[in-house]
Amino acid sequence: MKFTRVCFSNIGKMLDFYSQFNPSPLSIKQFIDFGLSACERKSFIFLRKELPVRLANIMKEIHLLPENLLRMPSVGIVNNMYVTSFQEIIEFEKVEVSDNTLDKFCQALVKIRNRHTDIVQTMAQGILELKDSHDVDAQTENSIQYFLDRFYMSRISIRMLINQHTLLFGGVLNGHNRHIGCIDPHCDVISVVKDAYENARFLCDQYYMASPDLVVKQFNINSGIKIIYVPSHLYHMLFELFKNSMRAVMEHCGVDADNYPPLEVTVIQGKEDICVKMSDRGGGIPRSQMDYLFKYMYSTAPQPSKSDAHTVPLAGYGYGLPLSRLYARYFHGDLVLLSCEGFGTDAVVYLKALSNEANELLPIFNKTSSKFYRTSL
Ligand SMILES: O=C(O)CCCOc1c(F)cc(-c2c(C(=O)NCc3ccc(C(=O)O)cc3)noc2-c2cc(Cl)c(O)cc2O)cc1F
Repeated sequence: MKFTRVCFSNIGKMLDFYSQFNPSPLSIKQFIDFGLSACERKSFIFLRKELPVRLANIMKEIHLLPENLLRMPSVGIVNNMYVTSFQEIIEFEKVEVSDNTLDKFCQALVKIRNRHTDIVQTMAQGILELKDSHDVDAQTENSIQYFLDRFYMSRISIRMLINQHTLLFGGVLNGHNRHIGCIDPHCDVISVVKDAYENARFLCDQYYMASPDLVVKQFNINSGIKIIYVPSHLYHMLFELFKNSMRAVMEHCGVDADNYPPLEVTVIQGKEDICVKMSDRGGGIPRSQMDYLFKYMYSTAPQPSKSDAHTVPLAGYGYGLPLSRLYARYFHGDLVLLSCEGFGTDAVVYLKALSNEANELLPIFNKTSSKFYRTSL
């Protein structure tokens, strides 16, 4: 038992040490510039400090969560995963840089990424365990909402750093030779829109035996609107929004309607922003219900079991929209909904047009964030 105590107090000291540093946000331009020069040693030197800093910052917040939530089995599993991953990374803190070290580091990153694959579901399970065992008052719900936005944003940022390093140096081909890691320097926005639409339409056809058409328009530029961005992030947001719009239109118009009002997507090239506006005639949702769409507590539905996944394919774990907004905000964009009850809903994804302005938005553990938990306990 003595060994465990010593080991635990050592982790506590290391957490205190690394959490005193603020995470260092990188811009898409910095990711690209670094990726073009592609020096594995420099990346290793940066990540063996930055990853523990980002892990420690969010782990300190996990420990500030309401006791009731912290005690939930699934939250304990999440915390242990972070402790294990933190320990594995700080092993590289002082090792001398050799080819062998670099290989071992890449392997460690892949192991950590795999360990954390299902964290969103595991955390959602923890929320369900809390809802099933305790009454959750408004203050606790607020601190959970605040925490999960920061926790999932932190996770997006850590996976971005790991993916860039393993794709650039891990010997794994990313399947797109012109991409820099997971970033496409010439991401064609309308191609991603059409990709997301076709895949959402496939699910819609499966369940409703029909689906609304798509009308795409673009403004302010005749050639294709391009952005330096992470296509998988843009796809994730658009796929979610298409699923929601299709569900609203099919439910509003009824499955036996002759035809369905098409979804209209407008892509606009601005000086500062690139906007993707998705408009549907799905009957809209009352203002009073809008906030619930982004609430983790209200959208934590029991996970669709694999067997009946084909029954309600457009419904996910309920986290689709809050997570999509985090992806938009991650590089200083946003995702905004404007619904008119009785008519339909517009969803706008704002993206930074300039890569040097597309900076990571990272949660920072400090007195302000800690105070939030204490006052809202
Ligand atoms: O992750 C998941 O499982 C998907 C979780 C999400 O599931 C939803 C979903 F796809 C679509 C809607 C919905 C409705 C609706 O449903 N209107 C009918 C009603 C009328 C009254 C009231 C009320 O009075 O409470 C509620 C709904 N109207 O517009 C939207 C709508 C919502 C979003 Cl985010 C969007 O991007 C596009 C849309 O057209 C609501 C969802 F919630």
